[in-house]
Amino acid sequence: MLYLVHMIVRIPRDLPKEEAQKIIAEEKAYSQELQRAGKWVHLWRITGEYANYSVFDVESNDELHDILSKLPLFPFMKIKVTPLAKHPSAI
Ligand SMILES: O=C(O)C[C@H]1C=CC(=O)O1
Repeated sequence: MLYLVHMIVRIPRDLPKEEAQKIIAEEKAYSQELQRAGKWVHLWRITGEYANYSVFDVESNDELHDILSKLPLFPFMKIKVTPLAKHPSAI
């Protein structure tokens, strides 16, 4: 099942720089593990924003929720999930 996910990152200014850098590195590693597993199939930066559009290919809403809630940056992100369905004109 495919999902379009919009992530807006909002790291608090008062979070110590070293801690923020550690979380960002953990997030990168986790995201690349999911990309290699074929679950995080698109990851694009939104130009001019600390945000992304992603596409996930997973088995269920529950699996996606589990993946997203385990993101190290999850506490510092605003996330919107849009389920995707086949378009009748798609070739
Ligand atoms: O930078 C972001 O868009 C947030 C998050 C998504 C992947 C990653 O490495 O960080």
